[in-house]
Amino acid sequence: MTTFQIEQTYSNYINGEWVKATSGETEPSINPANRKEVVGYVPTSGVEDLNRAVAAAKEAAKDWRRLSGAERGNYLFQAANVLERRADEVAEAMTREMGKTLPEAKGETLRGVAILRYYAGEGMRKTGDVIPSTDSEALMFTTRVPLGVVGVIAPWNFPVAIPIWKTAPALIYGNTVVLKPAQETAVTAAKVMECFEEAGIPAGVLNLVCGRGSVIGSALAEHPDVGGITFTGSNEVGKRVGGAALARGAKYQLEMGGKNPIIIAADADLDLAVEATISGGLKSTGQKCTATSKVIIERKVYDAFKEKLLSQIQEIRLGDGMSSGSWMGPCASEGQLNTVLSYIQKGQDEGAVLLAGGKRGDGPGLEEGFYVQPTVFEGVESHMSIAREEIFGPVLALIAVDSLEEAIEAANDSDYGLSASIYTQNVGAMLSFIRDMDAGLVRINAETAGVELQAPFGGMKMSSSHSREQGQAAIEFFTAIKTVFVKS
Ligand SMILES: NC(=O)c1ccc[n+]([C@@H]2O[C@H](COP(=O)([O-])OP(=O)(O)OC[C@H]3O[C@@H](n4cnc5c(N)ncnc54)[C@H](O)[C@@H]3O)[C@@H](O)[C@H]2O)c1
Ligand SMILES: O=CCCC(=O)C(=O)O
Repeated sequence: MTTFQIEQTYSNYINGEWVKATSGETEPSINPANRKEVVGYVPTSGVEDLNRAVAAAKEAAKDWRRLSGAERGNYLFQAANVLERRADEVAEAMTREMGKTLPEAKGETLRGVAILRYYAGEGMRKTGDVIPSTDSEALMFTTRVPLGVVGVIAPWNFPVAIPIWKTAPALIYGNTVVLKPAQETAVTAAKVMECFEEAGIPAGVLNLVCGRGSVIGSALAEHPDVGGITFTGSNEVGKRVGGAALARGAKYQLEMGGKNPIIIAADADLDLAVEATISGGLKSTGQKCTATSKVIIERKVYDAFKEKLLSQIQEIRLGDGMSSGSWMGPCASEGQLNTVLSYIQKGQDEGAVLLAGGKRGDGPGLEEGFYVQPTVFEGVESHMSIAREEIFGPVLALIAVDSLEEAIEAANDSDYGLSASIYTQNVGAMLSFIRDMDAGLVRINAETAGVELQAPFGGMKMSSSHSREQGQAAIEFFTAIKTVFVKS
């Protein structure tokens, strides 16, 4: 039985205390499945609130960095235990705030628990190497030092996993953190912060400031006392964040958009390929950076694949993510719904052929939500907007090709390079795909979505600033290497 209460008012978490925005202003976080429901009221903070959080983090950094990795890790283990205990409540907040189904939200929350435990363990692992000096009487080794205060700017689509996969490594490697969540999922962020508070994280080590990205996010990116900025979000915003950090010589990490292809080879298991296309492209209402959007099919199996795909898509049930009968929830906001509908219109205007969906979701129980039908186009040309631009919604573009070489060429015909899949039984085709596909995550006989916390994750081309998150790759961003030479 969940204890989640709607319409509560939430605060910022600064220096170990829950405090309202200086202005006292709040704004409602709306349930995308029912626009009449206010999930909670969240602070609309100002720069003065952000500055207070950075000052608290800077002060706390002095002692936090002096703890051992194991000591810092104990706080993360505790936070994981609290989050696990409160997983149902946090998952419900997520579903109500951004619409993904409750099972997906619960899975993501438990993924956050696993990430916390992974990085808690990192506190006991080596962080440097002994390197032989040419001076036989000297000792030379490397060590790593934290960046100081790290700014975390997170999107709304994975409101638990992404803030945690940034915050946990930042903390374990000795940094303190100011988290700026997406305003659309600020209630969920506050619930996660409550778990850290209950775990006893020292005051100032981890801070939460809620507000508009153009105010709080930009101030965080520009703040002279913030040593590193880790951003996940759109390319438009990422460029601004990276530019602001670069201008003041701060370290920055940007993970951004995707336009992810799946290739269906002539020898693919079509039932599995259809399942992966639907799951990868439409789960979370297509609102994953790794979501499938281009479906590239060898012509020999095009008609058979298309028939299976359309038949399965007809079975998809739209509905409130809190309802066990719903397979696909609403778009996360009215703005997101309008963006998706505008791309669907653009696809038709540019000559693509609409095979399924294409309209706002309607019917009993959908009236007050931001629903869109799962949508499939065919006859999609590489110059079309729906083939080139990130839609971030449940829209699939079918493209027919005559060979594997043509398929990989079509898959690479993109400014993005985040995730890509191929369905084939042919080892040679697999190896060619692994070698020639320009994407940070390439998956064989698996959907394009599905990031594992222990492996490096990040994009190529315009999808990333080319560092990697997660796994042991995270240490490269959240620390600086010092080479030490010692002579008696
Ligand atoms: N590559 C990845 O790992 C990954 C993961 C999830 C989402 N994404 C991308 O994120 C996008 C969807 O998320 P979104 O709509 O929250 O993105 P967004 O860029 O609109 O917002 C991301 C974050 O930036 C903040 N922000 C907004 N304007 C800002 C500014 N001027 N300065 C600083 N911060 C600002 C927002 O408040 C939010 O917290 C999609 O493009 C998706 O592909 C990428
Ligand atoms: O939205 C980007 C993150 C994708 C992800 O975590 C997944 O595919 O599992």
